Amino acid sequence: MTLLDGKKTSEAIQNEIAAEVAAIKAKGGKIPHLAAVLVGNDGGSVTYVTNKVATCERIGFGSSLIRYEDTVTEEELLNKIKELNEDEEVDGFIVQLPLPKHIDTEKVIEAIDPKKDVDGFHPTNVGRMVAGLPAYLPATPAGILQLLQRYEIDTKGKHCVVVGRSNIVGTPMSILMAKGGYPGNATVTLCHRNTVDLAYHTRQADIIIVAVGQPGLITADMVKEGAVVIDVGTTRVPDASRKSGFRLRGDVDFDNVAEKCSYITPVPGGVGPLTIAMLMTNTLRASKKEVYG
Ligand SMILES: NC(=O)C1=CN([C@@H]2O[C@H](COP(=O)(O)OP(=O)(O)OC[C@H]3O[C@@H](n4cnc5c(N)ncnc54)[C@H](OP(=O)(O)O)[C@@H]3O)[C@@H](O)[C@H]2O)C=CC1
Ligand SMILES: Nc1nc(=O)c2c([nH]1)NC[C@@H]1CN(c3ccc(C(=O)N[C@@H](CCC(=O)O)C(=O)O)cc3)C=[N+]21
Repeated sequence: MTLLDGKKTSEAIQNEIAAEVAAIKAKGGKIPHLAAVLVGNDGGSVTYVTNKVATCERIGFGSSLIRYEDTVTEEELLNKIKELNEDEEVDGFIVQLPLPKHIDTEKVIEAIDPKKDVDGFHPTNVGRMVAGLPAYLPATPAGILQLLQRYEIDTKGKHCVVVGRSNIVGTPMSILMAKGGYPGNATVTLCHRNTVDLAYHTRQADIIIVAVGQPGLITADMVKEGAVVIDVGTTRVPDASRKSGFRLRGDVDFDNVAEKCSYITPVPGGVGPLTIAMLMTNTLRASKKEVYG
């Protein structure tokens, strides 16, 4: 079994970007700038956004963090988005999800200028991705493609079972794996809550990608010998032995599944760091106007 080291792969990508930023700086060009909007104080969201901003600093990007209490109105948020759309200093921005219930998430996403939508969540970017046009790819699926590519994992003709169909991970992942080219050209099955006999499907899989948020959902008996297992799940579970009071758990019963498979991502240190790296890649592409000219 080979561990897919997300931390190392993410660092390699960040180093490549940092070198490009240094070259841009040397030529007196504009430094890429990412803005992040964070609503509320949820521990996970705060950690992820803080990681994103810290990564910007490390690789030489400009960054700004805009924080709101979870009592912020939809109108205030939409006004901020309009401002960020028009701010020439900002190349790309994200609105961290989930948002409080009184805010219409779809409306917020649609308010983002697709040119600055470095999360790749706007319907314009989703549509362009599906159509095979240049687009910002959502960071988590794009990061998984990077992992497969950098570890030279064969995907052509393989059966890929994606578990979970969210707009930000499962659905785009299934589309990208079914596309032509590499990594891609897989035969894809997309499973969700209504799937009858999940284990039947996962047992047929050469590649399993799980994004559900249920610790330990995928057990060893559900995995074929030699399969590639990608675990997107990051759930905080209570752990009194840690200073933080919790630890992160994936959707895969790691210890038992690891013995059976050919490749596996750990949690933490697997897909998560790649998500950050690909957000930086998208921001660099935005500053170079690669997608929309
Ligand atoms: N590492 C990273 O970079 C990232 C990690 N995550 C993590 O990934 C996990 C999933 O998040 P996200 O993609 O936003 O998904 P959501 O929480 O939005 O949705 C979960 C999906 O899982 C499906 N599901 C729930 N229970 C089952 C089950 N028993 N069997 C099969 N399918 C099931 C749901 O089906 P249905 O549609 O039928 O309700 C839904 O499609 C979370 O732990 C999240 O923290 C998310 C994004 C990035
Ligand atoms: N607009 C928006 N864009 C997102 O990309 C987005 C989002 N909203 N909402 C929530 C999910 C989740 N997500 C993660 C990012 C990094 C890690 C990550 O770096 N994880 C580390 C551990 C971090 C820790 O210590 O908690 C790891 O797995 O090694 C995890 C999860 C992005 N998401």
